[in-house]
Amino acid sequence: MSDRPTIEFSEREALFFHSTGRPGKIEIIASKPMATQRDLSLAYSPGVAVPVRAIAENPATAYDYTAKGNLVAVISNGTAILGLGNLGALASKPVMEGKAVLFKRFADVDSIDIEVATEDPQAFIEAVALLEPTFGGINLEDIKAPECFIIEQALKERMNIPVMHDDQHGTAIICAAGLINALHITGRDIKDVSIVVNGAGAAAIACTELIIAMGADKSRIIMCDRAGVIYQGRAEGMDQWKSAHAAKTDKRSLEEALKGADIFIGLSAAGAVKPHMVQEMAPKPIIFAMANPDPEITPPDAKKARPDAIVATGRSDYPNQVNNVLGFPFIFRGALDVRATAINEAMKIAAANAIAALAREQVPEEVARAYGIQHNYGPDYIIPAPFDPRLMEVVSTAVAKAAMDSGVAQKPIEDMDAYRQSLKARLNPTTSVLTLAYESAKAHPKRVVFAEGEEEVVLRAAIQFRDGGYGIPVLVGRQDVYDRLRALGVADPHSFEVHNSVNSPLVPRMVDALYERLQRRGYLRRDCERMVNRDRNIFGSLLLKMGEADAMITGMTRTYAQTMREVRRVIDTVPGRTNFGIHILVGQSHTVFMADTTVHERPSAIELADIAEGTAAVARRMGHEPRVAFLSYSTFGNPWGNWLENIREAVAILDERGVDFEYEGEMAPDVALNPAVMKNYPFCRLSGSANCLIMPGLQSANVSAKLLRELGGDSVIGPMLVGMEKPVQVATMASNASELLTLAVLAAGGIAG
Ligand SMILES: NC(=O)C1=CN([C@@H]2O[C@H](COP(=O)(O)OP(=O)(O)OC[C@H]3O[C@@H](n4cnc5c(N)ncnc54)[C@H](OP(=O)(O)O)[C@@H]3O)[C@@H](O)[C@H]2O)C=CC1
Ligand SMILES: CC(=O)C(=O)O
Ligand SMILES: [Mg+2]
Repeated sequence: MSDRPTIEFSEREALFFHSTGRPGKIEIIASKPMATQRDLSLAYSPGVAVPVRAIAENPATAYDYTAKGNLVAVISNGTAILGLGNLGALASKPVMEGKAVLFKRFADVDSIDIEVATEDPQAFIEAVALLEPTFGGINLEDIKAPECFIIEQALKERMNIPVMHDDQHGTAIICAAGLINALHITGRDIKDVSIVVNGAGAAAIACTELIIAMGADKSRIIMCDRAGVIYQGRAEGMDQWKSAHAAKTDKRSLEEALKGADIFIGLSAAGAVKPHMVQEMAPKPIIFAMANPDPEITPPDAKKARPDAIVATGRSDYPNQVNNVLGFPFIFRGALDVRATAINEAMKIAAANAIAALAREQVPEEVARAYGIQHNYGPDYIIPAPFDPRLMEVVSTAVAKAAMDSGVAQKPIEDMDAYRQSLKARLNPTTSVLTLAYESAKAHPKRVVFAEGEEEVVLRAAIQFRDGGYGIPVLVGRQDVYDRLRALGVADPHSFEVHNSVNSPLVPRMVDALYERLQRRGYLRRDCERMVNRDRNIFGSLLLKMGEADAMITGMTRTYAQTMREVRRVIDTVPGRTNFGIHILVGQSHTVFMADTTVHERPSAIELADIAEGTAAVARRMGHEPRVAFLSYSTFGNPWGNWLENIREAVAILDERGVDFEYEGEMAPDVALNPAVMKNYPFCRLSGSANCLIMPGLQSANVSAKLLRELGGDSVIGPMLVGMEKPVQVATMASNASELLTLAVLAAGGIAG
């Protein structure tokens, strides 16, 4: 195991991430059109009066007419923010916003953070209880013990929607799932093991109780807090919840307690465990160091002291992430979908078993690729990764079923198979492919040329690329690149690889290579020397061509066409293929690939057919079954125009080629994208609305792509260049650092190209 976590970033980057663009991590968008006076009349007064009266008459219809049924509040008072302590309600907001976006990202649950500025449990209870009409569920978060126990209990009693304190039960569920598998791998029975729990707060007490409920021997569990072992008769710093777990033992410190222990469960604070302590544990110890953001002991330290240990932490950048993120999105998804009135023990145990069972299944190809193929069930994979696309289907189904079986489901699911399918459809494959592309880049880091290394936005992307562990940026620029890196907060700028044509030893070889290519295309040797010395795109492309790097990103300082001309002097299109640009519009439930948005002004029929094939291939690589529409102002000959012949010929070429995807044309965009309009053409060969749009020419394609970008903002990826013999990506001059980073990752991860 490497000594460094796989993701590193500076404090400056973390602040930059949170402050760029719209500050924070969430925004609210309307789910209904708000374009016309009529829309407004329906959405608000007078139309809104109709659902108001309906809900007043029958409160259950609030689930039909409002967002309540898919809306969860993440509520905190900031008294136990991660393992950082009591830093107050306001300071907890980034964490709560973070949980809200995880709800959305992983389980399509809409969620909003609420920070309540009081440490008085009663005031907190009153504030939250009054919110019941708004939400379908309440996720309590980062509230310290013992107040959290009082608060959760009271709210569960008073509210008729699911209330779960995630630090208690979410954590306990994941810890239980990890433990089931760690015990299985080390051949132990839960009844026989000795366990030391460090921490006696919300998470520790809930985990201990669930482990006991699973069969652990209470007399073999020792719990510790800041004052050491919680033993029977101890007076200092006790409360009724700690007393319930006071051990009959003469051990007094964590160090003594760990001697000979089989399992360590840490839910306390960073660095609470030292290597010499785990050295004294029993053979094949199980070490769950779950304090966040920094564990009680780091995996490298734990493994160094005990190579035979199974080690887990709460972090995503080490193997075995035992973190409640694996549970809460999917638990609430299942609970909301059956309109559960509570999240009960049966639902928690069902979730733990489902997660444990999933880890034992064969890891699917894409997850395996993302994590490196060695991660099948075993000591370094006792628990699935949070982005495992199977989690929502498996855990939410188990929770929904348990809610129904235990009688808390107000709206039982009639067809479980259909429910499973609907869960799959909630996850947009593009989002997971982008995640997987990022993870895949991390698993197989590549060298990527950032050809315009003097641009701030490029340097920001390069820093993120390196710090994220996605690969090695190879910067092209002059001497002052180091100063610019330092100005951006990089402490060791010389650790970056910078190529400067003024003093690069590669220049003579580059000139030879370029001259060899261009001598019969009208260029003299001195022209080639000048190009290598002066032109970053030529220099960067030659680095790529000569195998000094695996991919290249450029396009920020020159127009797209000019950049392409420079790149093409060095890098060819794949023989027999057409190169072109794709823009990808990512919606929550629908992704559209549009091409050629950058290269061919008036593509020929063969080029159109090639572009269709290339676009379908990219769509497949991103997890979509392609349905290609050749777009036009005309639909199946109406109105007739000269340009249509090209498109019709392209369709005929695909017929001849016998391609293995659906395609059809020519048609207008509304026919391609709107199934109701498509129904007017029953002979149309597409089985559903199109997801690959092949544009008739660059005018319409480029204008549409830029319009979408301006109107759709961050939901548009691209342009992505396809069909070059080496992975080169040409960004547009308006790109920001995060767009460049995505292009770099897609190029390095083999999705683009
Ligand atoms: N991986 C995961 O999914 C999760 C991890 N956690 C982590 O667990 C930790 C506790 O969170 P939570 O239960 O919500 O917080 P609480 O405030 O409710 O409890 C904190 C507990 O930790 C104890 N503690 C603090 N420092 C030490 C120490 N050096 N040695 C022994 N005990 C110590 C406190 O002892 P005392 O009672 O004496 O004050 C207290 O019992 C945090 O680090 C948090 O990030 C929490 C939830 C989920
Ligand atoms: C993960 C989490 O909820 C915590 O550390 O508090
Ligand atoms: Mg928490």
